[in-house]
This record gives sequence, structure tokens and C-alpha cells, in this order.
Amino acid sequence: MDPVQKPLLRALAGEAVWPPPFWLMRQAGRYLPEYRQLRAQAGDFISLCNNPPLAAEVTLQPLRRFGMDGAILFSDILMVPWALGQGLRYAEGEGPLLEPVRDAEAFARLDPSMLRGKIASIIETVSRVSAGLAAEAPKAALIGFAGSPFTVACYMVEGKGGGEFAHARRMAYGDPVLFGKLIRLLVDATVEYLLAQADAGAEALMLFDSWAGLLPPNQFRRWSIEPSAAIVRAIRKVRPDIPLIGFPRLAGPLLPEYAARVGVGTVAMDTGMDPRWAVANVPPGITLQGNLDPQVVVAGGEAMEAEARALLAAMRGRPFVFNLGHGIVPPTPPEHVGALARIIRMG
Ligand SMILES: Cc1c2[nH]c(c1CCC(=O)O)Cc1[nH]c(c(CCC(=O)O)c1C)Cc1[nH]c(c(CCC(=O)O)c1C)Cc1[nH]c(c(C)c1CCC(=O)O)C2
Repeated sequence: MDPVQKPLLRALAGEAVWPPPFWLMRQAGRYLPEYRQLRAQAGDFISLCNNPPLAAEVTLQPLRRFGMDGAILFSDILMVPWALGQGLRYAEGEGPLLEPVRDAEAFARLDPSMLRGKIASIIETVSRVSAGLAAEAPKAALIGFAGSPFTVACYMVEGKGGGEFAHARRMAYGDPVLFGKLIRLLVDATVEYLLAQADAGAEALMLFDSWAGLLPPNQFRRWSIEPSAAIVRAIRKVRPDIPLIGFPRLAGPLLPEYAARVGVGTVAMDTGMDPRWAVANVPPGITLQGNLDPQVVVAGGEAMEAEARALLAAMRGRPFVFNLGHGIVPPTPPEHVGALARIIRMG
């Protein structure tokens, strides 16, 4: 299909496509039995991310079942620190564990010259998914992604998730020179990584800033908005037209400022954002994406239908991409996702 005709790309370009295109954050993953089966074959999660045939297959699995308008590359935001040489593993039940970067010595061990080589298999996955979509889901668009520097730095400094990233947030105040160096390294690595994805066939790019909302406004501007804006400027020089989606989770009333200053064409709303507030406060030229509660998809039934319809009603007439307010959670019954897809398609 001509890329200009793909519903997701039209909506990301600012058109109020109706019924709205949809995809779901974490749409590939543990709630799908076919994912769990492939994951067991691949061994660990990092090996799966670096196995292009399997990672491409996992990317396409949810589209086969539910016909989403977007396929998001199967990878992880922490593959950037991994590609910079930071020790990383995913422990069952604990999430990611990294060798923390908290001083100049640990920072000096990060090696940006490794990046290109270490992301090569992920980039090959992008090419394979691009070919796979052309063959089996020609109306769907391929979304590449990276974490925003602040969110990735949170994991790099803390060494793990699951908390409030106290070490990272203290480093931002206590040693802003070192924290700034880490953020700048991540800006450059992220630009290189996202442009490589675009060259391999990604048709839109999303920046996940899952922890931006932990910061007070002045820190949010300095560590979330400014580095994200630097990434957008660098990408725009090479790819002036590629749609960009920003997700500053928990940004609250700073969402419109984020959209304007980062320069993304689409902002993703988290679960707590009132969609009517976003419609009233984010300029109409900016597409909104989100924000059904992932937990209501676990519950399903009438509650899910009512919430989905309320969201559709709030967004009618507005450039909009239906999504969740955060990632799908593993206990989600796949049938509920199927039912949700039917509700969205009715508009
Ligand atoms: C913060 C963050 C991470 N990763 C990501 C974020 C930003 C979005 C968000 O806030 O959720 C983004 C991400 N992670 C993954 C994707 C793939 C594409 C998709 O959305 O389907 C994407 C876009 C796969 C994954 N990333 C991870 C899995 C589970 C790995 C497994 O199969 O065991 C998947 C499918 C692991 C991961 N990766 C991360 C954590 C905290 C965890 C552990 C928690 C968990 O397991 O859900 C870091």
C-alpha cells in the first residue's frame, strides 16, 4: 500500500481518520501464548531481541490475531545501554538488572563505538518486519522506538526498575555535570539508533519517556524536554517528514508544553490523563494517542466497552490514534483484546 494511504500514518500526520487507527503498547508479549512459546525457544529475552527471524515473528503475531494498524518493533528501550556495553540481564520476576553507572569510571566504560555493531541484528529485524508487513498486512505501518534519555538513564544509574529511581534523580541534582554527560551520550546514541531504524523501514518513531513525570517542572524541562527536543532536531535534519510520537508519561499539565517544545507531531497520553483536558489544551494540529487503562482490558466485558466508547466519544473529530495509557499487562486475556479491536473498528 502507498504509505500515504496507511490509516496510522494519516492520523500521525494530523488527519482525523475515523474509525481511528489503533495499536497497543506492549502488544507483543507475555499475554500471548504464541509469544510465550517462541520466547521459550529463544532462551533469554536479550537473545530473542537479537534474533531477527524470531523477533520479526513476535512483532507480527498480534497483527495476525487482531489486525492492528501499527506494528511496533519487538525490542526494548534498554538495548541502547546494552549496545553501549553496559552489563544487562532480565531476571525472571524482577525485570531488568544492570551494572549501575554512578561515577566517572563507570561512565568511561560505556563505549559508543560499539553501538552500530551491536544494534545490527535489531536493525535487521526492522527490515524483516518491513518486508513481512508488505506481504501480509499492507495497511499496517511499522513503528520504531527508543527510550528517552532521561528514562534510559534512570535504569542505567539505578541498575534496576521497580522503584522511584532515587539514585538517578539525586545524581541529576548532585552531579549534573556527569548526569549531563550521560544524557548527551544517550541523545547521540538514540539519534543514531532511530535513524538506523528509519533507514531499515520504520515509518514512524516513538520516544518512551516512562519516568519523565517523576521530575518537578524545572527538572522535567532540563532532562526530559531538552534532550528529547535535541533528538527531534537531529532526526528532522535527515528525515524531515517521518512522524514522531512522544510519550512523557505522567507529565500531567506539562503535556502541551512538551508537545510544543519537543516538536513531535503526536503525543501519547498516559492512563491518568483526562482525554477531554488533552483535547482542550493540546493544539489541534497535534495528534493525540492513548489512553485506555490496561487494567480495564484485563477486566473486559461491559466495563471495557464503556471506557473504550467514552474515549472514542471524547476524541471524535480529532486526529487520534487509539492505544492504551501504558503497556498491556501479562494477565490480559487475548479475547478481550479481540473484543476491544471490534469496538474500536465500530468507531
Ligand atoms: C520502561 C520500558 C522498558 N521497556 C519499554 C519501556 C517503555 C514503556 C513502558 O513504560 O512500559 C518498552 C518496550 N519493551 C518491549 C517493547 C516491545 C514492543 C511492544 O510494545 O510490543 C517496548 C516498546 C518489550 C518487552 N520488554 C520486556 C518484556 C518482557 C520480557 C519477557 O518476555 O520476559 C517485553 C516483551 C522487559 C522489560 N523492559 C523494561 C522493563 C521494566 C521490563 C520488565 C517488566 C516486564 O517484563 O514487563 C523496560
